[in-house]
Amino acid sequence: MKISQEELKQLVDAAIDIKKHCYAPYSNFRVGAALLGEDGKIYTGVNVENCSYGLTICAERTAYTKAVSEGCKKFKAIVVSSDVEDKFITPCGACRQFAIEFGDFDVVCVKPDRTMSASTTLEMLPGFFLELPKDSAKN
Ligand SMILES: O=c1ccn([C@H]2C[C@H](O)[C@@H](CO)O2)c(=O)[nH]1
Ligand SMILES: [Zn+2]
Repeated sequence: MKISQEELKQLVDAAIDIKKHCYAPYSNFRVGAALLGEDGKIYTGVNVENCSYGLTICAERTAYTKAVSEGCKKFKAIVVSSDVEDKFITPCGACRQFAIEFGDFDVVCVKPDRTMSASTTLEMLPGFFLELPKDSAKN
């Protein structure tokens, strides 16, 4: 992992804490995310469900969208927290594709007892689709 232990601890704390804001009345499945930008800021996110179920946005994509809309498009790591105790909950396919758009960075899944499983966006989506616009480096 490229981030420090102190950064990791802050991300884990933030991902767990932000679950208090989850809006998951249909699944009752709470997910929190904490994304560390290259700018040093932590962008959090929660899953936001909808009565039209397919409109639900995952915690990870909430965090990416918050970061990008606040001017940060480069990331060091994302931590994903769920309430599931007996296995690691990893990002869904949509979130993996959303993440790889912004490059290769650490993805850490954490259980309520704070045990962790570390991977990267690249490891999580081999053979990914990516067609970046030519001037993407400027964006
Ligand atoms: O990577 C994932 C996968 C699922 N969920 C949410 C969406 C939905 O609200 C709930 C059950 O799928 O979990 C996330 O937030 N992130
Ligand atoms: Zn997802």
